[in-house]
Amino acid sequence: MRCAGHSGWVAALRIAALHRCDASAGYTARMDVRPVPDAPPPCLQASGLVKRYGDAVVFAGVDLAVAAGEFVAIVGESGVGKSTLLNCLAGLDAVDSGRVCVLGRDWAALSESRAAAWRRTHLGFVFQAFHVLPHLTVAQNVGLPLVLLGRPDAARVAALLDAVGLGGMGERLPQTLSGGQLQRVAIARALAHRPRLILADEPTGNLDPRTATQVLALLHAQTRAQGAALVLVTHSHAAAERADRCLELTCNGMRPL
Ligand SMILES: Nc1ncnc2c1ncn2[C@@H]1O[C@H](COP(=O)(O)OP(=O)(O)OP(=O)(O)O)[C@@H](O)[C@H]1O
Repeated sequence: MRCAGHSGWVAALRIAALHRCDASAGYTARMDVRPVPDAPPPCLQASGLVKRYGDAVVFAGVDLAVAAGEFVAIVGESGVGKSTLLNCLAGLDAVDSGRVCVLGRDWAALSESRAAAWRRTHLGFVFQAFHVLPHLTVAQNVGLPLVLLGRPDAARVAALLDAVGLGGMGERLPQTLSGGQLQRVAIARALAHRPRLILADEPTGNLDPRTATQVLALLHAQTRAQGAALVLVTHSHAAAERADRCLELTCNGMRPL
C-alpha cells in the first residue's frame, strides 16, 4: 500500500467529511468513496392489484411499472376492467388488495386531501366521457389544472389549443363543440400542468383517423418532452402500435402482447 503523506491525509479527511464516512481506514480506500445516487422511483408502480364489485372479481394479479418517458398501451375485451383499472391507478377508486404508487407515493398511505393534492400536481387524466365542465369556456377548461395549482398561464393554454387543432376556439362553450373537439379539450387539459403521469381512457375513440393520429402524436410527444409516463387504454390498433409496450388486461392479470 502506498504511503499518503500529510497532504494526502488532509485531502482524505476532507473527502470523508464530504461523504460523512470514516477516514481512519486509509487514504487509498477513501478515494474510492462515491455517493451512490438513489434510483428515481418509476412514475407508476402497481403490484398485486385485485378489484371486486361485490362478489364479482373484475381483475386480479395486476402488476404494472411504467418509467418516465415510457408509453404503455392497455388493451382488452370490453368490460374486462380497463377503465376501472385506470381509476384505481389514479387513486380515484380503491383496490381490494395490492398497492399503487405514483412517484413513490402509495395512494393508500395518503390522506384524502394529500392524495387530491398529489393528483392535482402530478397526474393528468383523460376520461372516456371527457368530463369537460359545461359552464366554463374551452380555454378555462384547459387552463383549469393550472388555475388550481395557482399558476394560470394563458400562453400555455393557447399553445395547447393550437396543438390539438382548436386554435381560436378558446372562448366557445363546450356545448357548441363536437364530440371529437370535446375529446381534444380533455386531452389539452390533461397536459396543461405538465404532469409526470398521464392516464388516458380511449382518448382517440371519438376522432377521425387523421385527427386521432395527430392527437396521439401530440400526447406522445408531450409526455416524452415532459419526461412523463403515459398509460393509454385503447381499442385502436393504430394507437397501441405507437406504444413502447402493449399489454392485454384479462381477468387473471396483465400479459404482454
Ligand atoms: N360502479 C360499478 N359497480 C358495479 N360494477 C361495475 C361498476 N363499474 C364498472 N363495473 C363493472 O366492472 C366491469 C369492468 O368495467 P369497465 O368499465 O372497467 O370495463 P372496460 O374494460 O373499461 O370496458 P369498455 O372497454 O367497454 O369501456 C364491467 O363488468 C362493469 O359492468
